[in-house]
Amino acid sequence: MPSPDIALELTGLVKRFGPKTAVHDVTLSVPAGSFYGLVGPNGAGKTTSLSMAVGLLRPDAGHARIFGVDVWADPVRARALAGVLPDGLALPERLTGREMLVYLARLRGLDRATAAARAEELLEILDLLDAERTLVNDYSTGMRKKIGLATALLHGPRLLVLDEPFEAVDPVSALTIRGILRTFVAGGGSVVLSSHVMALVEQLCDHVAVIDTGRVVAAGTLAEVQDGGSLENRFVELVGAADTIRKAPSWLVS
Ligand SMILES: Nc1ncnc2c1ncn2[C@@H]1O[C@H](COP(=O)(O)OP(=O)(O)OP(=O)(O)O)[C@@H](O)[C@H]1O
Repeated sequence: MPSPDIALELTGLVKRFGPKTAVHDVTLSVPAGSFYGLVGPNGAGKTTSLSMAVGLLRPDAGHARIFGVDVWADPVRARALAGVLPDGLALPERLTGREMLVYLARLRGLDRATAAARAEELLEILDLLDAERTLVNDYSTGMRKKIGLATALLHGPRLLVLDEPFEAVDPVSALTIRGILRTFVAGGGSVVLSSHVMALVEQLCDHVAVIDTGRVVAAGTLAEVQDGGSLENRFVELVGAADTIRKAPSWLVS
């Protein structure tokens, strides 16, 4: 049943890779209109959870719903509601950025003129016009991230699910992307993003979930999760990592 209040609802998600359980039981509710940060140590299960959330990876158990639409029962309708920047995005490599955007926009049902106009606008905003003749195959890591974000925005989704959108992006482009995401949320959109940069999450997000070893160990408003401290300190406490912060090797210091 469509649910206007919850943009993304994950219930009891489980994913196993052979003998390893990467995601044990992820349950999360992202209110519509929120800017939701997902944080966790390397290998905690963020990418696996987000991939299941948007229909890129089939869960072994549990459900994912986007505005109440079951991602696995009704994938076409669910995907139309969401724009996704997955980790390690596979892109059509032999096209230029513009060709790729127009092609994907047409696949999503936009007419030729709208597809061309949106491609132009996104390339301009994300500072990719200089690379007009560059094939996506020859893009830098940061440029791939930006064109990936452009593909997520193209069809004007209600929810953006972004796996580390700021990774490898230069500072000016990062400011632009922050502006785009803030405007999107101010206009009623919802964002879920993963990041390792606590300061960025504190600056942008109004809700946070901390994932550790495939489980949600804290979730709520930013203030609730911070619990009077900084997100970084709470993170270290929550994932029990204080003892594992290492010193530099002695041979490095002469
Ligand atoms: N296709 C796969 N096959 C086997 N194991 C996998 C696969 N994908 C992920 N894993 C394992 O699942 C666990 C969770 O990985 P995941 O990529 O979801 O973590 P993450 O929280 O996104 O990490 P990071 O912050 O380093 O990107 C890890 O132990 C990883 O090795």
